[in-house]
Amino acid sequence: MTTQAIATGAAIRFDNVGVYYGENQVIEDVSMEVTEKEITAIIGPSGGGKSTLLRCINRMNDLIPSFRMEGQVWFGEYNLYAPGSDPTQIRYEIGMVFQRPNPFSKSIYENVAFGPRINGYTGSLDAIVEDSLRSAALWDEVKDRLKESGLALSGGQQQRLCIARTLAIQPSVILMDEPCSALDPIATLAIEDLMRELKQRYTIIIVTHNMQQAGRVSDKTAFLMPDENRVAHLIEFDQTSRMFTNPQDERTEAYITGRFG
Ligand SMILES: Nc1ncnc2c1ncn2[C@@H]1O[C@H](COP(=O)(O)OP(=O)(O)OP(=O)(O)O)[C@@H](O)[C@H]1O
Repeated sequence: MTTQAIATGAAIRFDNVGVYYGENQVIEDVSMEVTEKEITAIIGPSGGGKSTLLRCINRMNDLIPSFRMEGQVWFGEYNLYAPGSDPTQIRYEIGMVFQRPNPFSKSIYENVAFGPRINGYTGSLDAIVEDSLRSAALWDEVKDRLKESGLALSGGQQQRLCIARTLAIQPSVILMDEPCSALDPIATLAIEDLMRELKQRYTIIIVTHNMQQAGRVSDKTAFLMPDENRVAHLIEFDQTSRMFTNPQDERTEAYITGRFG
């Protein structure tokens, strides 16, 4: 796979995706299309397959031996599961931010420079570090302390550092798995502001337990729900404004009005 081949379109498309862990099917027949430069939220009850679906996109589930996927996931014109496609390369194109901020035990500068450095980036590291920190709305807070440990920052700052680290590898898609669940409300709002800013340049897919958050930041929402056999289905996928005001499925309505989950 060449970067060029996959750079032709950043939108993600799921075609009839099913997921198994060993004998257990956990997701059945998900088809949906994520639009470029929008924020797409994945919501649903606990155990409903949200993280699993997200991790299908950057092939993180491949690290789990019992994982098996049927169907296809497309990144633009590129089939992410085509024989010979390289998960490492995919993760440069499709970055990920995790639930708990997880900076390396290195300086703020080195946290951001790490990815470009190991990726053989030939431009100016200083410039990409500054640019990534600015894009993550952290530069002004850390520009005078770049040599300090990333672990010395507050939780919200650490999460923005992790976002800067992701931006430094120059992805076009950013996956966020509950990025605010370890943060206080003010740090959460700062990340949400940042997401709105970033969507001008990146396609963002966020898993969130927090429906208010999905309502505040996302353009479209996917609602996943497990059936009585604990197999998750895509119940509804729509513009967030429409889903939250006029859901088409009664299970969506029950969930967003807090009647279960
Ligand atoms: N590594 C794994 N091995 C086996 N089963 C797994 C594994 N990871 C997740 N599962 C199962 O897959 C199903 C979906 O889990 P997943 O974590 O994707 O749901 P989720 O909606 O993200 O949940 P939560 O909101 O609680 O984080 C669950 O039944 C879970 O037990």
